[in-house]
Amino acid sequence: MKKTYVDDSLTLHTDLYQINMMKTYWELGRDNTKAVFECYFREMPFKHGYAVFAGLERFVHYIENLKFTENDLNYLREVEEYPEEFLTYLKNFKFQCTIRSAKEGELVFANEPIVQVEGPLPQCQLIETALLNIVNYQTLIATKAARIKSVVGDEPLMEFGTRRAQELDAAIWGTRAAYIGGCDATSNVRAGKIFGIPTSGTHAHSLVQSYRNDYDAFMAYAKTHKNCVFLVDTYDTLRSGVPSAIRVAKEMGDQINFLGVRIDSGDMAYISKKVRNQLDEAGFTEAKVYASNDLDEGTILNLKMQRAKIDVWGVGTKLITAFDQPALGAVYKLVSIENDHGEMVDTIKLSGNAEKVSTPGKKQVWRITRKQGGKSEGDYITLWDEDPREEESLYMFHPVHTYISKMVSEFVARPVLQEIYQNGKIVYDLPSLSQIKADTNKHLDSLWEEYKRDLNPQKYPVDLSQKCWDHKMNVIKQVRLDVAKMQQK
Ligand SMILES: Nc1ncnc2c1ncn2[C@@H]1O[C@H](COP(=O)(O)OP(=O)(O)OP(=O)(O)O)[C@@H](O)[C@H]1O
Ligand SMILES: O=P(O)(O)OC[C@H]1O[C@H](OP(=O)(O)OP(=O)(O)O)[C@H](O)[C@@H]1O
Ligand SMILES: O=C(O)c1cccnc1
Repeated sequence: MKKTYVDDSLTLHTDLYQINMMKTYWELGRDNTKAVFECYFREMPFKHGYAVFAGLERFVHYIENLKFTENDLNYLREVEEYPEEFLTYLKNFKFQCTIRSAKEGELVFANEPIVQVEGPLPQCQLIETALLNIVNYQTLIATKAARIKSVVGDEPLMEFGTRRAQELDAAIWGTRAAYIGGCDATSNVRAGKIFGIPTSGTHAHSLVQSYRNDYDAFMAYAKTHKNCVFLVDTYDTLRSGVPSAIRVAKEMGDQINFLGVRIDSGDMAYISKKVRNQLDEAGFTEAKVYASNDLDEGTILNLKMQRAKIDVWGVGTKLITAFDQPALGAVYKLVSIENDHGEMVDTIKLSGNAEKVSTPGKKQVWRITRKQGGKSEGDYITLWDEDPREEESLYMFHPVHTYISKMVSEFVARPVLQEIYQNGKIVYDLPSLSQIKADTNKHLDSLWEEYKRDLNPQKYPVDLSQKCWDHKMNVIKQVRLDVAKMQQK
């Protein structure tokens, strides 16, 4: 067993190979070589039509605290056995990169840069692991929440997942991401405390079990709380649970706000209809039926089809763990590097699969919407020095199947990547969470319904500008020539 050290920084929350590469670059005099990396994912999560970007706030916290502490250095010296000169270099580490990113709540799509890091090569490399760790998870959960919310509609959606999440950090940041993506409230009190997310909750089966009958448990709760939602399925929902809830509500009268009952098992379509009837017949027409039990967008849609009488949805496990797709798969690729003459040279990763060939060069993503109506036309990726706002009309074509094309005029082009850090200094005011949530909704309004449906949505266009496409083809040609030359040697 190795010696252990105090966990006082996130700087070593990186893969060992990043530090090994840093050492190579430092030792061979490339510590100031300029590089540009871009982060993107290749396929839409859950086959959804859009993804909701989240993770920037935590990434900013990480960058703000990025330095090698004495404990970090001691560990690297004593356990990983790095030489003293390299440790001195790390000790003097000062973050200098420029970071551009989509804002949280922005809609993002496959194969477009969502974060771009430009700066000294070893620094870009160090932060890759944490960046991907944060963005992969939070964007996935925000998207899953958006997917569930798209089925739930205007009814309240409560996030109940903390107990089933992959540990504490996933619960807390997952809750925040779920709120950005579409949840209206959370059961996690700490998330309420630190993020200001509205909290909401009922009670557990254990309360009923501890009193050993529904009536006594509900009465006890009612005597100690103004707002009451009773969990009615511990013993027998229709024969005991709901009748006891009604009895307590009648006996307590104005002393409580009888908000409703929660069901958590059984055939929820059938039971919810019976529960609704019982509540209505007792005169509690305003009381709501809450439902939980392994719900997700599929079961919710199905319950709605069955005309289940459910007003409030509680979703835990399947949301917070992104049950049906546990990874977004975002990657971080080098797109440009400074050569020995101080010029930037764009780089590419080739693949037999045309969709997987990376796009070289530092880029911007432009969200193209119609001037009239504000609806989206697609995303248009340009090389950094292009500005589509100067164009009268845009020729937009599919980057692989180029015959699929359209001319767009009367458009607005909005840059998706925003400057967050400039040469290591933050230049961005983190927006409030309510602002981020409002942004998500605003962005969703600009997306055509065809991209928003849950099942088999239309593929949102993510196109390359002609210049960007030509450049990619030239780089591919050049790489092939270089490989051929190497073979002749
Ligand atoms: N009418 C319905 N149509 C489709 N799915 C439903 C319906 N009612 C419930 N479900 C879903 O079916 C699954 C049933 O889960 P499960 O087999 O655990 O049954 P249960 O009644 O909850 O049993 P338990 O009492 O052990 O919790 C849940 O995911 C639930 O959301
Ligand atoms: O089903 P999920 O979507 O994951 O939602 C969270 C679940 O957590 C609770 O169950 P649990 O059995 O943990 O506690 P309980 O005894 O209060 O029901 C709650 O009753 C939900 O069923
Ligand atoms: O408040 C609830 O009803 C709740 C909270 C966490 C998990 N399941 C349910």
